[in-house]
Amino acid sequence: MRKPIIVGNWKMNKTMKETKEFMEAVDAAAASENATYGIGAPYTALSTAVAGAKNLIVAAENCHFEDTGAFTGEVSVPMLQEIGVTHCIIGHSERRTMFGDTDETVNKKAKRLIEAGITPILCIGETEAQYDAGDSEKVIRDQLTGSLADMCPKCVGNMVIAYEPIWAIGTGKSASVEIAENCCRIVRDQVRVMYGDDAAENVRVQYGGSVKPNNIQEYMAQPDIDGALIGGASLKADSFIEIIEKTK
Ligand SMILES: O=C(CO)COP(=O)(O)O
Repeated sequence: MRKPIIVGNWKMNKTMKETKEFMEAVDAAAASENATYGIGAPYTALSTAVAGAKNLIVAAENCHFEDTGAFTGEVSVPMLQEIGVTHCIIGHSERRTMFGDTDETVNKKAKRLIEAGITPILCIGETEAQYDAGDSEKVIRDQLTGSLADMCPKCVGNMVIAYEPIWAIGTGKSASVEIAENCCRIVRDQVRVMYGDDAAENVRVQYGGSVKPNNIQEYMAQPDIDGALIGGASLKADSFIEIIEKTK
């Protein structure tokens, strides 16, 4: 049985002060045997988030795959390990489109994180043009083929994969439950094709894109959706608490 995992992705939001306030308001509500709740925070807020998290898990939003070196502005996996984060979002579409992340670099990041015992939350998803052209399935399978190349089946089974159609991110235009379920099922099937039944049954697949308190339950009721990656609705304590209470 896969344990659901619901994670807020704060993106470039929240100072340390705001992070402390959020943790004080939300962490107690996240105590649950049945599901895992967490937040992805900017690098500067991670220590504060970890300090305030008794129940929430804390994710970084990116990492570099090299441990040290001349990579101005980057943060390595050992640096994240030292802070105590347990998860790290990689390959978010905003990083792929604005900061040059590719399936190849995302694959290197995933491998380095797993080696360090940090769970990758790998994001994939098609653009609106690809969706309109009927290419969603091909894009999903191709991104996974590259991003999950040459890994061990057990490692992939322990990962989280977030299917986030780009046309649904921050638009308020969430994917229908049918589309979200179908694409998350394709994600699981591609894991099966690449790494077999155990990996496919264990990997947790999230849907992301305009998830809100009023639609979270219908997504979570789908057999292949094991969680959500939530942007806007994770920023306010009361809306994130509402999401937690509706999925406990
Ligand atoms: O990008 C997202 C999560 O990673 C989704 O963002 P929204 O929930 O704001 O659409």
